[in-house]
Amino acid sequence: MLEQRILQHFADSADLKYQAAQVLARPISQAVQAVLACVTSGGKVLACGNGGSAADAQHFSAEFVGRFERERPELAAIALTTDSSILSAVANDYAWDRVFSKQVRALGQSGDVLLALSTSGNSANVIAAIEAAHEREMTVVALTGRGGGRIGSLLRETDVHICVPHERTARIQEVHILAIHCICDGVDAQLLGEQDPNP
Ligand SMILES: O=C(CO)[C@@H](O)[C@H](O)[C@H](O)[C@H](O)COP(=O)(O)O
Ligand SMILES: [Zn+2]
Repeated sequence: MLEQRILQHFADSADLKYQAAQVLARPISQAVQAVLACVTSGGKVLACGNGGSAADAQHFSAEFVGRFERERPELAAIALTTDSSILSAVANDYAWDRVFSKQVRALGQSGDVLLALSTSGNSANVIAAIEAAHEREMTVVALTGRGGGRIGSLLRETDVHICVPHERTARIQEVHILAIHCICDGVDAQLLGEQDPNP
């Protein structure tokens, strides 16, 4: 019974990944170009999301600042989910909705990228961060699901939308982390050449 449930999770996740590859290859490659143009011209990536997506934002930043699979120069990325003093002060003094947008206004500059993660596309603090990024003339790379929610209708033509075609949060998150690894690999391939790190 329990093993059957586990088998079903693996099967559903694998099916979605096969299906989503067709839809997402283009926006993921657009995300690679956007992020590469940003970091090679002195810009930085700010990343945000809630819960599992906060972990994804940090996972992405760790691979940019540290490394993904190959040695390369450090790339500028900051997760906006980690400074508990900023998060608690802004949530306490203003509202939880503003914990990311105030950091985007403080740190964001024209040419930077906001990596915005929300499986529903409806988290108010991520929406406010996107609005702040637009004010700062940043490009937004949004990772969403469930049709994109409110974030889908907020994005501009110059932004990138990686919208996982699924309704379930866990499945969407599993594709988000795959997309993040594809972005890291794509940036490395553009910077270092296409050699396979694990031949
Ligand atoms: O990881 C999970 C569920 O798999 C949760 O922590 C989940 O991320 C949280 O409920 C988030 O608050 C959901 O926000 P969002 O993806 O809709 O923006
Ligand atoms: Zn989760």
